[in-house]
Amino acid sequence: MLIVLSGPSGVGKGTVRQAMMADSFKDFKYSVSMTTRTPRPGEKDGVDYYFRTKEQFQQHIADGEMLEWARYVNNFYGTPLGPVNKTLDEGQDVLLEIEVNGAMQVREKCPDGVFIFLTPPDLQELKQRIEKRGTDDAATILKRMEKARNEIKMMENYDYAVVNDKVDLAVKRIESIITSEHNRVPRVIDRYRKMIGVK
Ligand SMILES: Nc1ncnc2c1ncn2[C@@H]1O[C@H](COP(=O)(O)OP(=O)(O)OP(=O)(O)O)[C@@H](O)[C@H]1O
Ligand SMILES: Nc1nc2c(ncn2[C@@H]2O[C@H](COP(=O)(O)O)[C@@H](O)[C@H]2O)c(=O)[nH]1
Repeated sequence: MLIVLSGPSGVGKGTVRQAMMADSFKDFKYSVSMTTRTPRPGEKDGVDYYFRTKEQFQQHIADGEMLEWARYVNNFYGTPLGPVNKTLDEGQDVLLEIEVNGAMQVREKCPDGVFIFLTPPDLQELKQRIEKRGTDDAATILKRMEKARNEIKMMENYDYAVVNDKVDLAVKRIESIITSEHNRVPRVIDRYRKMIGVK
């Protein structure tokens, strides 16, 4: 199953994803994105992102190697296609943590995906989270907040909205969505068709 987790910068997507993967959803494969932004202290190439130059990124687009890509606050971000296809072919769930324009490209290409929008309790809390993270200067924080307003408008294009008030509660909400999605009839019926010999 392809799961797309979006939501404004600083809402806590990475924090919630890491908590999910440390807990009951260990079998997820997290799709490592590619970006042209500068690594933050502690970020590692190939783990947090594939850090590439703008020229390299554009070459990957030209070579058809990206599932989706978008510009976000003066940088490019995108999902390499190969690892996503490989994980899905191996029958494993894959989780994409991406902004809304990229998510809408994935929706076009993979309508069977599960699209979850993580929301902040309110915009003031969102700003405080970005400030507290300490990774962005004042001008970038303003740009990210402006983006956040537009992103929240796009929530209606998602299947589920989950509030990240408390990390453990957000994790439980997402886990229950994923469990239900795994049990949707179109996802399980094939196994039974084979069992009873019906095509
Ligand atoms: N439920 C929460 N309550 C309080 N603080 C939180 C919560 N969830 C995350 N945070 C904090 O908010 C900050 C932003 O979280 P995080 O980096 O996970 O956001 P993000 O959505 O992945 O951001 P980006 O899209 O910019 O990468 C971090 O300092 C994190 O510790
Ligand atoms: N469309 C995509 N958006 C992505 C991808 N990877 C991350 N992101 C989003 O970009 C912003 C900024 O990220 P940051 O690490 O600089 O804070 C945030 O909303 C991320 O979710 C991607 O592959 N495609």
